[in-house]
Amino acid sequence: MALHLERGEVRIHESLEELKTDLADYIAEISEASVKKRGLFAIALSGGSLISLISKLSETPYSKTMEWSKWYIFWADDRLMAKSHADSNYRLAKDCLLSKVPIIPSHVHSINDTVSAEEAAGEYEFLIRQSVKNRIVSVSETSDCPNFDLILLEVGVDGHVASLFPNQSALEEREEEWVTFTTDSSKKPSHERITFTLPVINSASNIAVVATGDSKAEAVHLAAAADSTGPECPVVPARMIHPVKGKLVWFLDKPAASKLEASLMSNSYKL
Ligand SMILES: O=C(O)[C@H](O)[C@@H](O)[C@H](O)[C@H](O)COP(=O)(O)O
Repeated sequence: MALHLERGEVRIHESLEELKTDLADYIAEISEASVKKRGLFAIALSGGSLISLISKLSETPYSKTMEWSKWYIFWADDRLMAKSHADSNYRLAKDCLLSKVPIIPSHVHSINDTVSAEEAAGEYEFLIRQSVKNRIVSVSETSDCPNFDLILLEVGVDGHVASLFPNQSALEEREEEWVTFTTDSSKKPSHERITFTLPVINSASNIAVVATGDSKAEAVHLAAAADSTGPECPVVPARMIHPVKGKLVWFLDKPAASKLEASLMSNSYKL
């Protein structure tokens, strides 16, 4: 089921398998359109179960039809840990996708995990600035922010996206700050992390926000319910995803959408 709402589109899937296929088709479409428009495709990944949800891309038909040599990979967030560590978002993406398709190694832009979180964020921001200069990443039409072709996010149980956690100062970064860091993430195991800021995420041409499983139902509800604002309500970073000019699509399975579905019909949600 797909619903077109004020802030984007919500796709509710009957099964994980259906969601995975729809997500892979969506990524393939955006990749094709970006390559057609500007000769390449700049995508930012994040971590968690999102990566297993996009692993279909390493299977046929996608593995054969995608223009992998035109892909440039970035991370919307990563944990400051060795790339060989099982909890590294880079490692996860490498194992599930990047090592299985013919992506050009020099197109894979991971973070420096050998310095402090603050330094890693500064270096990654510099790398993104260079990529904008070299036109690997476009520039937003409305600000100086990078305009990624696609940013993939998954909602955490507390409503975080990328490594933007509730009640952290990283949520307040303005347009001139592109990459920031946290040394106190509320997701366990707690790791130092670097993350794109909201202005960068919201400047993307396309943003996909994924949530699966009933543990995410409350976060999805808080991100979307029209009445979940005001001093009593928890601040949910996922609610702050508002593309300036781009398109937002939510990919949910039925359990994640369980608190949403009935009310969406009655227009009491504004995504
Ligand atoms: O590094 C990370 O942890 C992620 O980038 C993070 O934003 C993740 O995508 C969500 O927390 C959902 O992850 P789960 O699927 O593990 O809940």
